[in-house]
Amino acid sequence: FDSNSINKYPFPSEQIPRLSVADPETYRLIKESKPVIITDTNLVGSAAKWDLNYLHENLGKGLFYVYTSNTNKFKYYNSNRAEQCKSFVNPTERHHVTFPQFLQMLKRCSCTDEKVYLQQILNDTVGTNIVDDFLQFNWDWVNKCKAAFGWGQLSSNLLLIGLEGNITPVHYDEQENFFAQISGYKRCILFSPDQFDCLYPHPVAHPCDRQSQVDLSNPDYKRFPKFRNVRPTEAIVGPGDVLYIPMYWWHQIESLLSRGLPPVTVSVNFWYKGSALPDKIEYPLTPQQRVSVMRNVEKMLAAALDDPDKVGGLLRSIVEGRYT
Ligand SMILES: CC[C@@H](CC(=O)C(=O)O)C(=O)O
Ligand SMILES: [Zn+2]
Repeated sequence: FDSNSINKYPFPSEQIPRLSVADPETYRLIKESKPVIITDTNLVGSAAKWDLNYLHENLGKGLFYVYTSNTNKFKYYNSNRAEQCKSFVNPTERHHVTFPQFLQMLKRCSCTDEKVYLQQILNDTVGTNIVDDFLQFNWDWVNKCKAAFGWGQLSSNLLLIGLEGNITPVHYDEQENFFAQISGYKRCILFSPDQFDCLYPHPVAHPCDRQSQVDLSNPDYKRFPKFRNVRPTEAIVGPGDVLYIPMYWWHQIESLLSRGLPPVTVSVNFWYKGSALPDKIEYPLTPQQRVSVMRNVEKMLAAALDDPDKVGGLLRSIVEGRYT
């Protein structure tokens, strides 16, 4: 990848450890819900051949969700909520197209400023060769991890094919994630769940729930003063690397320029439901549990007031002059 293309941000960062699948330290970190890049897993080795030609030949006739953006940012939003929220402006457009249509959209990017990002859950519409490749993922290893860490079921594998330069802005997910890089390079900037106060997520009822309001490339320090205190940890993942993104950990993913032809990156993630709540809650709560409590309070108040816009006012009445 072209190291000159790496965006400069106003904060220092640590490096995410890069350890072998054979190193016991790898599993100590996962057990502690800490990010780690795991090498030599061969988790998606059978997908190393997933270039655009092979995918065109074998992905089948199904439809794929492809997002287009006038910038290089692809901020996720819940499309159902977006429809109900009149004031909300979609940051990207979602299209449901065949793979050949996606390839056409990709070609058009070279002569427009538009960027595209295919983000599709692998499903049973794919061709038999893709099914074979999928079955040859290293399920033995990943299932052993699932069992060892008490994770819930695999909820989905998201296929990601994006243009070099695309950015998925900082957000968190409520699932454990083994993020497998197939081709191209991605810079992954992670922030621990205890940095919630620095990252100012949208309200839970907002279409961009779980997404930070802070634009890393242009932070508004007046609205988000605590952003100055962020302390990310980051790494660049390349073909064959697997990054463990623990549940509730914030992450921004940037596809780096590597002058690949065509200039795309390919990844597949493995989203797992989190482990069951412990029988006995230990105190103090973990940062993840604190985020979960805050989410539940926002949801409960939005329902109790029958209007998400009234939640802030009620919380201020509770806190101001009393819990300060
Ligand atoms: C969803 C897109 C993102 C990955 C990610 O956020 C995740 O796997 O949770 C990326 O690779 O651009
Ligand atoms: Zn994510």
